[in-house]
Amino acid sequence: MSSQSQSENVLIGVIGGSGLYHLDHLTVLHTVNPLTPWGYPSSPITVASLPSGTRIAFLARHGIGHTISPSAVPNPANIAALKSLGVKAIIAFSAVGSLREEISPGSFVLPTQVIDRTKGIRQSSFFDGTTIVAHAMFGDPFSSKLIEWLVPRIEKALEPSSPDEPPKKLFTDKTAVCMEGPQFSTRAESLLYRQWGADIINMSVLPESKLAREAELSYAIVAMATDYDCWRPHGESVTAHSVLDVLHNNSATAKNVLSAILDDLQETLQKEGEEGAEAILLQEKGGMKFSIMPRSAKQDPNDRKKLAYVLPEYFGDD
Ligand SMILES: CSC[C@H]1O[C@H](OP(=O)(O)O)[C@H](O)[C@@H]1O
Ligand SMILES: Nc1ncnc2[nH]cnc12
Repeated sequence: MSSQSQSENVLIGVIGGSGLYHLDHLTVLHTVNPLTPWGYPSSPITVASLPSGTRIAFLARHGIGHTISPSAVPNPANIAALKSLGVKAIIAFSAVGSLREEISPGSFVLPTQVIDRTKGIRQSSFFDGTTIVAHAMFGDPFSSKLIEWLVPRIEKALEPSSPDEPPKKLFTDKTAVCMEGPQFSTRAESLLYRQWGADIINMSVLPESKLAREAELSYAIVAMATDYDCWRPHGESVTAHSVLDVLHNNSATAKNVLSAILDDLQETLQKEGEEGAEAILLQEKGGMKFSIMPRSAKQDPNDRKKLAYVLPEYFGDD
């Protein structure tokens, strides 16, 4: 089975997390719902456009009515579907708990590291259940060049538009913990994660970023701190409603951030996609070449066909 919708040729994918189910400031062109070898994505994908003509593919991670819990998100289908539209880079939004006093609710974070506390029940590789083995590099779980590129642009987008508006902070070089959920952490766990050096916590970034890496897509997560989890001695424990309250106030900021970067990102990705251009933001491209175990007669041809959907570069010529 090969990728079906490359003709969409949308370079930028945006994954919206809790509280971000639509991008209502863009013009919706149409929706697509690709059936991938890993099933359908969480929701139909909206192809939307800026006034400049820059197009993006938007996917609501938990479904448009937030009906899918983090453990049940069809991550392989989500990433495969975005790639099938031609997407090269993904900006993923996520609501996170803060494990640090200075990362106050309302702050933005671009993490560079992650600690995996999911429980092995999520499909974390496109190669799972196939006769083909691959070990993707994951020392830097998010695309470092994309993050470097995003930092000054997001900082600018967060500048207050009037003197009475409180400044919004952006934190970089932080470590996320991805837990299984759906229940929030215990106080003991929250304190332990702080001792491990973690700064923020969510339930969604893995295996999403692992699958983006296997699909050779650039991927960065824009985290929005919504609460202090439950590590503060006299603090309230987080609830889903308190998270959504903060997000309600912050989703306009997230949309402003997107509006501020999308045209520039499109132009940069377009240039890098040209023949012979240096890949900077597209640094993941070609990364699986040294990760997939050599072809053998024992590999099932059907597995190779299935993988061709997401990695036509390596499995498309059979
Ligand atoms: C609604 S509270 C917990 C929920 O929020 C985060 O979702 P997302 O990352 O998609 O914004 C977190 O990961 C949990 O899934
Ligand atoms: N405290 C928290 N723990 C896990 N996921 C979250 N998402 C938002 N806040 C969270």
